Amino acid sequence: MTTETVPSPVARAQASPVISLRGLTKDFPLGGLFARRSVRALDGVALDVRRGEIMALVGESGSGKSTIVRCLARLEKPTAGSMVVDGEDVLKTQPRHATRAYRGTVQMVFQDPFGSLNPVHPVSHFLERALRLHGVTRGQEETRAALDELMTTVGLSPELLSSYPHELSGGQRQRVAIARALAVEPKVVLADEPTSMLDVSVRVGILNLMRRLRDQRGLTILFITHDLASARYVADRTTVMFAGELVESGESLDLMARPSHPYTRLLLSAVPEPNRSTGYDPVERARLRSAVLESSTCPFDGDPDSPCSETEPVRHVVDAVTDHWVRCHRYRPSLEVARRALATDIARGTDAPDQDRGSR
Ligand SMILES: Nc1ncnc2c1ncn2[C@@H]1O[C@H](COP(=O)(O)OP(=O)(O)OP(=O)(O)O)[C@@H](O)[C@H]1O
Repeated sequence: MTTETVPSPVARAQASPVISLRGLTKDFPLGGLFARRSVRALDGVALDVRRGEIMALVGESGSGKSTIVRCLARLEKPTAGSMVVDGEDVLKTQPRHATRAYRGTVQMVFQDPFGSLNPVHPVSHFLERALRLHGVTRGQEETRAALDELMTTVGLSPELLSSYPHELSGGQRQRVAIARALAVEPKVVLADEPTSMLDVSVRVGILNLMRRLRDQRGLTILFITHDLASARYVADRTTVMFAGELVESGESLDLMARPSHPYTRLLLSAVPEPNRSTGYDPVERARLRSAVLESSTCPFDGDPDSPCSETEPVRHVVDAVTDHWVRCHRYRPSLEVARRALATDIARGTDAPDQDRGSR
């Protein structure tokens, strides 16, 4: 297995994108192929994922995260837009399906480690098949060495090669699924909720494995998750999706320390955070969530004169250094500065009413 030159965090931040999506749109017909009505799952998505980074894509159920991944894996055909992957304009060069070469560049790890491995085969079968797909002809000894190396890379004992899926735990199966993806030495792994079906205690092991693969192999990972805590733990950058659109993106720590879109704030309100100045209000969150799900326009602005229902919001730069941007008509840089100053005051305990202030 080749070891790529691994980019440092600074080099990663300056790296050219390995995935570049522009205007990506996907409509699903409702009620059959020839139906007139459709649901817009993706609406003009523009996203860059840099070489050697972990990018988390977060958002609640139905926001369109899996549709992006399925388009990238060529399991769905986008209605419009472009997808450039590793320099190749994919929809032009491979209009119908993914070629074998494309599958050698982009691999997918699915949510369900129980369903993704056929129970009648031992672990060695999945990995050997993936190695063959890579096209390198190996002798018996070489194959065995490659299998052992794959198992060790994902933190499993090579002794488990002869085990069947039902003999493994959920975490071990997900590691096998990751090993299978790595066998073809891909540039990009699309990981769709890879930890959501695992026990909390096992999750962190998979997240650490993802970090190690990024750091040691320079692997690019697009990590789909509902869980902002996992995104903050593992991802260099996080992008927030809402109703088929990207609404905010930035370095994970920065984005979560100062969320600028009301939807990002809503998502973050469900994450336990000891340092947060405002408490978690489940009733308010439930109210906002149902408003989000029921609304056909942006539900965060009750102002009837607001442009939210008519005009597409543009991207505002929140912080150029951390590449933090937001798309929201309500975003005002001056308000943002005031909000941040207030949050800092509250955190420091200096927001107590000042007797003198009112009297002057
Ligand atoms: N094959 C399909 N046919 C019709 N509608 C679909 C299809 N696949 C997805 N959708 C719709 O597209 C929208 C986005 O779905 P998608 O699965 O991408 O969201 P998601 O954010 O990944 O949600 P989840 O986390 O629940 O998987 C939803 O409204 C969904 O109902």
